[in-house]
Amino acid sequence: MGILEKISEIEKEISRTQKNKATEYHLGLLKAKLAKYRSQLLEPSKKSEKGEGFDVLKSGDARVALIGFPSVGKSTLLSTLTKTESEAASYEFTTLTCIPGVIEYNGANIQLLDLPGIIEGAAQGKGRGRQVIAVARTADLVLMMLDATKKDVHRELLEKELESVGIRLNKRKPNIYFKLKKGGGLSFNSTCPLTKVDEKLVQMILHEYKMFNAEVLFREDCSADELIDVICANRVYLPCVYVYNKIDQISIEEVDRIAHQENSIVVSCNMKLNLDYLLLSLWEYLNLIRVYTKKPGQPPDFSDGLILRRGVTVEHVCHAIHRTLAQDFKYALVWGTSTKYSPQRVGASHIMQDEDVIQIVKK
Ligand SMILES: Nc1nc2c(ncn2[C@@H]2O[C@H](COP(=O)(O)OP(=O)(O)OP(=O)(O)O)[C@@H](O)[C@H]2O)c(=O)[nH]1
Ligand SMILES: [K+]
Ligand SMILES: [Mg+2]
Repeated sequence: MGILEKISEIEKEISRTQKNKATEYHLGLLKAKLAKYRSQLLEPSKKSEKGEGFDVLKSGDARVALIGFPSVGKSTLLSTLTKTESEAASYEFTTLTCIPGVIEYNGANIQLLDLPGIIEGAAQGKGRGRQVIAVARTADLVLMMLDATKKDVHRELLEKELESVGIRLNKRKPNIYFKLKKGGGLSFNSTCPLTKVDEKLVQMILHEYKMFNAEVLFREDCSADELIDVICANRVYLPCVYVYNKIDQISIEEVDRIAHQENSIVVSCNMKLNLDYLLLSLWEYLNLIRVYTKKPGQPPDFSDGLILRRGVTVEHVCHAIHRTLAQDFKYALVWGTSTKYSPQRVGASHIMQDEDVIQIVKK
């Protein structure tokens, strides 16, 4: 039996099995098996499957992957937001490879990747699904493009495809400490009451992965699926923004309804509607900030900001300016929203915010 058949057998069995206390272990085991086979499916096998035209070099400050059904307007968006032209047409599968473009925004270079459309079954290798998904895994943000004139189920279908290959959208990693050991069996603990798993189930799942010696600590009430995510090291957790295109074709009431959904942005690429807001949102989803440097007695250099991630400290800024600056660091003066007054004298662990100005004082 091939892996695909094994997967579909297990999926059938899961859907046949009633969910109750008596079947809990059986289901947990099936899920572990399913996750295992799916991971195997993802491992690069034959050379031809790797796909020419998909290994685009990462460049710029961040990478955004365009994921969507065929003909939702992915290439139109790329051609509109970047200097790169990607062919757009009314027929499906116009785009067959990965086409990179660069969005210049707030002084940052954001790499936008146009990709072939994906369809249901992409994860199993339909169309160029597997190559597209492999590229999505390398992105900092998934831009899931949807056709506002089509049914809502499209979003769910795509989410399921990505979910089935270990991509977790807008979710954080389950708070489970997990470490493989050389011996000693399973040491299982939790810092809170657990309602979804017990030690026996955890042990069964680990055995399915041939893991017999491990330390497992649940720091929250996680499910069997979440445990499997933690032990399968190939999971990626990515932010995702849902962009509904072609709003020129639907009623204003419908536009309003979609725009109020979580993580959703409405646009029309053809009519260039709401694209400014889309850019602003990308910047925020990517957690990018600008920091301006200033030399003593001189005005800040607003022409050439440093592009960094939210949460960076003064120490990170030093590293971004020069390799050895952090060693010579004495203190910094910061002007902006991260300080109580401006300028404020701060240490290396101070956290920077967007549009802060910094002057570094050396020893
Ligand atoms: N009405 C309307 N049509 C649009 C809009 N954006 C794109 N289209 C049309 O949608 C069709 C498909 O556009 P593409 O950019 O080729 O779509 P794609 O998602 O790249 O398609 P594939 O590469 O085949 O997956 C074209 O005929 C576009 O002109 C829009 O905002 N409104
Ligand atoms: K198309
Ligand atoms: Mg296209």
